[in-house]
Amino acid sequence: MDWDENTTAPPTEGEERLVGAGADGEDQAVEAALRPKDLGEFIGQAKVREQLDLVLRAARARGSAADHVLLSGAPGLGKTTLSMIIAAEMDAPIRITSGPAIQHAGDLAAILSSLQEGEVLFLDEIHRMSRPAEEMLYMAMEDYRVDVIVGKGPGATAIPLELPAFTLVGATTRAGLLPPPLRDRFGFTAHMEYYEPAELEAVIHRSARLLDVSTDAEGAVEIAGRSRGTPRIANRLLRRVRDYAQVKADGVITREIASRALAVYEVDERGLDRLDRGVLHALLKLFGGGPVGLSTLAVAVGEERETVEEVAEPFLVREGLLARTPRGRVATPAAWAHLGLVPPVSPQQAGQQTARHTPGGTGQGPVSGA
Ligand SMILES: Nc1ncnc2c1ncn2[C@@H]1O[C@H](COP(=O)(O)OP(=O)(O)OP(=O)(O)O)[C@@H](O)[C@H]1O
Repeated sequence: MDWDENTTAPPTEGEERLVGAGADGEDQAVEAALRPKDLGEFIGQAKVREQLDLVLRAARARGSAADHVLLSGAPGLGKTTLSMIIAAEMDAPIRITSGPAIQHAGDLAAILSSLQEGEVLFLDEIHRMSRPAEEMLYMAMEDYRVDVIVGKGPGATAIPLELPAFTLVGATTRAGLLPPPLRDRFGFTAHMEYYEPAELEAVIHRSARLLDVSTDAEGAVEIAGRSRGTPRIANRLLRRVRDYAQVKADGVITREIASRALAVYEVDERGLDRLDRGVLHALLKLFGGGPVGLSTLAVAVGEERETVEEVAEPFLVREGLLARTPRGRVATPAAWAHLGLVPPVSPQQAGQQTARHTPGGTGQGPVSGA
């Protein structure tokens, strides 16, 4: 694809990224329509589906609320969707909140005490809940009971409050940050993996059907390959390619249309965007592939250190294009190949080559004139 690294500035920190895994405003509006409604419709994550199916069937057979479920994994992989499916499969209502919204134990007590019997409480970003709320949750999860503290100081009293049996579905992108006592109170823990290309193709075909968009098999392959293993990104790219197909072609998404559309949006064939490529380009062209310190790299790209570290690097590392080493950031051979550049010859390699090609040299290669 056409790409002018020298004239294209990487996006600024606050700019929305087409390949960002978090939900933007438009995503939130359409995601509800695209969410699978039951486990049968949920694509991929075969092990998680199989295990969850057993947990839910058993709970239904016992006529009790399902065990608490912890879902961990990167943004956009379907944690919210699964929590809604759990509620639907249990034929129970669902309440949705998030860790940052619960700053005081009282906030949590208010939510818990208003739950109905069997209700699913979805707590997104559970690792960001305040400590007092977290401690209240321990007893609520185990005994369906909380102690509400009334008053302050020596006169404070704990009033026990019985709760209805409920199912907590906690979601986190950072399972390692959860304190063990909280983690241990979940009866079922599932880690969501990035999706395989074939699974993303299935997501794209399903979403295309729901959005009434025509896409052929190759068109879906092309979008899936650029979706960074994430259904949310696949759905977003699909919508942008649909726009292009409607405006510039006959509305049908083919490989050619998808590839041209995503070139316009500067998402390359591996799913890298301008920011990712800006980082790689600086690392290769300015620092010979590294090692280079993060701060120096960030200055070269014209970005904040955090943007490079938290926004661009995780995907580059995952793709095997960049390595974090104690001496700094280093490009891998795949990075050179991806940008179509040739790695410089190291002094050591140069020495070996000279030795190989010098008459009488000690190298193993052919000696000229021999
Ligand atoms: N397995 C799947 N099959 C089909 N579509 C999916 C699947 N997983 C996710 N999606 C789609 O991707 C979108 C994002 O999913 P969801 O909101 O559940 O992700 P999430 O993991 O909760 O993200 P976040 O961590 O940002 O809250 C949804 O619109 C949903 O339609």
